[in-house]
Amino acid sequence: MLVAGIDSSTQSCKVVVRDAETGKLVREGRASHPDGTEVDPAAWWSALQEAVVGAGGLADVDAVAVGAQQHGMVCLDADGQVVRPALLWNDTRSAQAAADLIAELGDGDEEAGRRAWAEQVGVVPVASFTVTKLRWLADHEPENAARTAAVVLPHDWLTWMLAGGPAAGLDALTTDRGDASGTGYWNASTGEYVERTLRMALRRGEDEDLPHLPRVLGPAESAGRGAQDGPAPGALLGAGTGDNAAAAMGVEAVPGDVVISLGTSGVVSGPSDTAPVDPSGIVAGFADATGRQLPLVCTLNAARVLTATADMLGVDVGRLSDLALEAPSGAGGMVLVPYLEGERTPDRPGATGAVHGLTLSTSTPGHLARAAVEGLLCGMADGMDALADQGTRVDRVVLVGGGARSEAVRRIAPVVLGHPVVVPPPGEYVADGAARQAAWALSGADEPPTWGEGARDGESTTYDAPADAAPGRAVRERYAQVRDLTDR
Ligand SMILES: Nc1ncnc2c1ncn2[C@@H]1O[C@H](COP(=O)(O)OP(=O)(O)O)[C@@H](O)[C@H]1O
Ligand SMILES: O=C(CO)[C@@H](O)[C@H](O)COP(=O)(O)O
Repeated sequence: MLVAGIDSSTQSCKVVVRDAETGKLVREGRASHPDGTEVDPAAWWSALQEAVVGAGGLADVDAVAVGAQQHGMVCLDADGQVVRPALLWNDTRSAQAAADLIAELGDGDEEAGRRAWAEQVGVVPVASFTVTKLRWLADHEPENAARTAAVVLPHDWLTWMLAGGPAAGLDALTTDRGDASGTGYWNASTGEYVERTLRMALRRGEDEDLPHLPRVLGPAESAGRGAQDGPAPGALLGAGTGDNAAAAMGVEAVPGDVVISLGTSGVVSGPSDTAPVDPSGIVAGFADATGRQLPLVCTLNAARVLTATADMLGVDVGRLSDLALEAPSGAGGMVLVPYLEGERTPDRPGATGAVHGLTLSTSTPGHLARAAVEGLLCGMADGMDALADQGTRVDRVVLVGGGARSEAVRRIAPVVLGHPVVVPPPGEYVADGAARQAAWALSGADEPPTWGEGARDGESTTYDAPADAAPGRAVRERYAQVRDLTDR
């Protein structure tokens, strides 16, 4: 039997078809997404269909699941039509809405508000979360807010489109624990929607209607069958999930593994049996796709820090990597603070990037390349510390995402992170995780299938932490000296 996994991520859509039992890759396809932080979901749907064609179609596939970028606000009207383009996780226009929602839940006391959000929904609002985008909609586009009959996330919408979309009706909309936990109106500890925060976001009184929310499926539950005239005719639809929960599923992470994903976003997450409550908002209390918790730290700036630096230097990312590895550890005191798109962790939506420590001797392409890689990794190391402070065990780091293809990132990561780093062979781990989830739904078993290293095209490489931790500590200390000198 065959299963397919789909990763509808920020920059592209990837499809893998795998053997349900062994996990062996059979075929794959991909297509690009448009740039921008506001995207018409129709573009995801057409990219999905193009990627499916590239993967040789899904007519012979028994089950499919979709992993996708988290938090994006997809509003549907009563007929199931999209009300306006989706606001993505990296759209910062709702930063003020986030601050307002914190103050309102705390009755004007910011600290009390932060604690209340962390306790009630596991996250403290930042512009990324769906709840803040809904507040922005209510304030800036009240007609669109009034027309919104259902609110869903990218993976929910794509799963529903596979099931027939508007023809299936709004009641057929589903989501899963992983993605629901990133909305700001669902609690990963209780497994329940929190009407109060949704009502607050939309400024609706107790007697006013709220939009329909998708049914939250359990990890191995099915969302139905693919529509006969759609790209996955008759296939069992797995619950699907957010891309980070899917990545954890794809690398078969267990407690003790911390997954660092360097895609458009930089993410540090680790499966755990306890849900964090972090009023600072640094660690988000998300759920995973297996029934556990997935405490997570996410930045807005990751792989694009490398591509932007390569562009500045007029080289490709391969040459950037060589340059970084030729330069000295610590880049002679040069630090690149990577807040190129504003930042979410720390919460500085208006920040810009900065280069500190520019001297005659550091004014070389190599120093800048090294500073870019180290700055990116220092942000991840800060995230890992925050995760550990919230009780997540860190035995080893598993590095995935497009940025993990950089040799410089792979070799410098254990120095800065102070832990051994396992890099699985290059692959599409979000799509793989979705495929594994589809195989689980198909099997009806209590646990997901174990595919293991044998299913991968190549072996993992372990990059050991250096015996001498001092150089890594020095890089982080220097970064900490200048990290807060940026605008906000
Ligand atoms: N060898 C490489 N070195 C550095 N960055 C890379 C490399 N290969 C791909 N990337 C970058 O990785 C990003 C895509 O990674 P991916 O994990 O697919 O992102 P997303 O899931 O956000 O769409 C792109 O910004 C791309 O430029
Ligand atoms: O907002 C988050 C997680 O909270 C991001 O991780 C998005 O889920 C987008 O992921 P990528 O496209 O960068 O993989």
